[in-house]
Amino acid sequence: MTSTMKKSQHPYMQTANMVAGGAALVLAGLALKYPDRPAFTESRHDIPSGGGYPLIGIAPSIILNKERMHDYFLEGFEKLNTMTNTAIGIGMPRTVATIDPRNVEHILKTNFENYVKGPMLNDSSGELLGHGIFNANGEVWKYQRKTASLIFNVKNFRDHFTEVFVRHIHYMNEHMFDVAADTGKPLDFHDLMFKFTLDSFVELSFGVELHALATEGKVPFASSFDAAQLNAFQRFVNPAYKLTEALSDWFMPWKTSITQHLNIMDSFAYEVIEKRRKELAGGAQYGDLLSRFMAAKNEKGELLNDRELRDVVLNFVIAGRDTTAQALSWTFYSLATNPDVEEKLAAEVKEHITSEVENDPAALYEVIKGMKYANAVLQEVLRLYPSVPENQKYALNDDIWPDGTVVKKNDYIMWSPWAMGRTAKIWGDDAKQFKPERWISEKGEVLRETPGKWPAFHAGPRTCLGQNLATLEALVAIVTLLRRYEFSLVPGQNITYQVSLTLPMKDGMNLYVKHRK
Ligand code: HEM
Repeated sequence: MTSTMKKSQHPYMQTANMVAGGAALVLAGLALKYPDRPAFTESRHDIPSGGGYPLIGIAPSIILNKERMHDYFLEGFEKLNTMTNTAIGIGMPRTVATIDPRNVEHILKTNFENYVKGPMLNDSSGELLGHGIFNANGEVWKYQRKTASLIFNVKNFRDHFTEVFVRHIHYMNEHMFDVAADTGKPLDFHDLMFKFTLDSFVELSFGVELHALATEGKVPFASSFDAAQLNAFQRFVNPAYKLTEALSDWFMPWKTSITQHLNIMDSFAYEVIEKRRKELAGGAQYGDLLSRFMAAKNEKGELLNDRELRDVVLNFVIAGRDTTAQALSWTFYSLATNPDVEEKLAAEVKEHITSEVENDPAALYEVIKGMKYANAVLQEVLRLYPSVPENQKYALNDDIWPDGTVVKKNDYIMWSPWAMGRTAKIWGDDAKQFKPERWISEKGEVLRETPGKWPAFHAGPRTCLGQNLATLEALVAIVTLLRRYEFSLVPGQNITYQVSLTLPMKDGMNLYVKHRK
């Protein structure tokens, strides 16, 4: 070979170099044109933005902050000193986010028709939620809302639900709390609350005795449920989820795949439905949630098939189990870290809850409604620890929000109950402090806030159907447990949230229990 031949490149290499050079030039050009956002996306300089990287937008920040997402959103508003901002990342849609109560009320109530559950929710959680109420829009949503609302009446609350809650609490007292108090061994309160709300909810909604409280460790159905929900949230922040999930299945075949988790949950739901069909065929009569849906007609005027009933069962378990269990866990965390509040609440409990009241569900139901400090404590917990910490909808048409922000058709819009509860702009300089007193008026009445300012239970036509049920369940648990026990945190724990669709504690919460004197 001559030296000239050695130096000159193979023709293919020359072409490859030219292509690479051209691509680099195009990329550099695109990066100049799109310095803070993905290529070919619109600039929205009319709305404050924390910026982003050329061609990838905010994707890296989202990935870096995915374990502390709620605080990351709060910091975004605080850094920009604004209540509305916007961001976009590669593989993620344009999102306009707000914590302005006027905007939130506008989205959820005033212009409700314009904001729907969008394709992104369906993509990330369609397998889990199916066409259930959380995922549905229009007529599919309407018939489910109407059917479910039939069970939330005063008679059910007073005569049935309260009794179910008290019975399960008494079971926990006898088998868990008394044992922990007598032996001095700590217990995982968070795990216990999930079992309490699960057992109570499946009993009062589907007539099933699951015995989660009597089961050592986690019930398989519940583990799969947690995994599927976590996965659904992770899909929100991981545009490449199809690839990463496939790789995980491929390289870690020993790990339970999301399909396996879904199968476990489906089996649970189908068993519940089959059991009920058999009971009904044998002449049994029920007036609970499941029987209402079995007698209902869907949006096409037909009775629901098993797949639709499966969606009902799973959506309602999410609604009825997690949110309330989390609210209870954060309540006992807040009490353990604010002894003065606990003392005040315990005094109110002592004044109102006698053994006679506790053992008479109708009386307990009435007494709890009048316990002002207990109600204020729960509202304060949900201000700082909203069970649905972030929420999102999809704009069907252009709109202008009360603060002047222009929202465009196909934009995703987001509001953050977590950030709203912690911003001084809404709650004043002590926003981050736990102070139930802020909910008590000068006349000693419990203050109610507009749902735009305190959207813990959503607002407008899609307001939480279970608000009264959840409030009752949480207060029954709080007052009956505080009446008997004193709780304290096992030292050395880092109690924090796990980023998910709701607000679970990342590593649970171990508490010591003492009999209250
Ligand atoms: C502390 C406890 C609870 C909190 C903080 C809470 C909060 C919420 C929130 C924020 C939403 C709106 C979610 C969305 O964007 O779709 C919602 C919806 C809903 N909640 Fe609750 N919830 C709680 C407990 C319950 C319970 C115990 C039930 C029992 C049935 C329930 C039933 C529902 C239903 C059916 C919806 C969907 C309403 C609709 O889309 O029309 N929730 N809840």
